[in-house]
Amino acid sequence: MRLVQNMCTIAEYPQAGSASGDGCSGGSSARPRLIKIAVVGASGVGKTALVVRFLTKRFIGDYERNAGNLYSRQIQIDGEMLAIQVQDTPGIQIHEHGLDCNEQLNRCIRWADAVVIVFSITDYKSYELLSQLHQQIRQLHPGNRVPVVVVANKADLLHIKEVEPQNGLQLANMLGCTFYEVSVSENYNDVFNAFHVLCKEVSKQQITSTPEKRRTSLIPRPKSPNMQDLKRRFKQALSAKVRTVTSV
Ligand SMILES: Nc1nc2c(ncn2[C@@H]2O[C@H](COP(=O)(O)OP(=O)(O)OP(=O)(O)O)[C@@H](O)[C@H]2O)c(=O)[nH]1
Repeated sequence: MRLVQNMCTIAEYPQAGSASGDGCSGGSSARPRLIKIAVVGASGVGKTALVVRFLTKRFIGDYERNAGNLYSRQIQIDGEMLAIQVQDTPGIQIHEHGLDCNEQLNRCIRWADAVVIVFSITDYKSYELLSQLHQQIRQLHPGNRVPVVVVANKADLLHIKEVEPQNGLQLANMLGCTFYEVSVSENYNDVFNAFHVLCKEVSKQQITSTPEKRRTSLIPRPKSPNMQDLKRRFKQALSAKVRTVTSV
């Protein structure tokens, strides 16, 4: 794991393909493709724990309230090394009038290629935020279906659950999102799978929308010249010239 920058400097982080190095390109001269993921959700649902678990495999119980850190890691997916950036975002405050999405959060969502929405099964209010957050993501990415994964965290705390995992699954399905129920504290594999699936989806989207692919799909291939037609036109041109010469 490497802490890259805090949120206000996202734009300064070198993009894949840029000349300057970030020191984590795994020894290969070609820069790996970059995938940017934002992790959003209510306060205390385990966003930081989730991100740190994914990046380090470790569960660390206590964090300061998060101001929004950007982390990076490289992972191999289908044989290709990818540079993953994960933006941990400050917990969303829930107000009576609804969602309070500040500009910082909106900037993170706009920046991202994919989003993880986290809620806790021990906190009904965090579950209620799901639809609003999903709507916000769609609004900030008009015309572009950024992949979204819904993560129901704290599955180890079933005795104090306020949300049935089944409800989370149903809602995620309705919104067209992949759903994972995880316990960040107890299970690394589920956490890894959630990020892995998301990275795969983004990767697929990026590959199918590379400039080369777009160009080849937009510009029709030139037809090979029709030799018969060329000969005919050449003959026509010649005979016209002969006619002109003989008439002089
Ligand atoms: N039992 C249990 N506790 C968890 C789990 N994941 C996180 N926690 C705890 O939940 C608390 C909040 O975790 P954070 O990762 O700080 O939550 P956050 O969403 O980043 O919170 P904000 O920074 O306020 O937005 C911490 O005490 C974690 O130890 C889990 O899977 N099970």
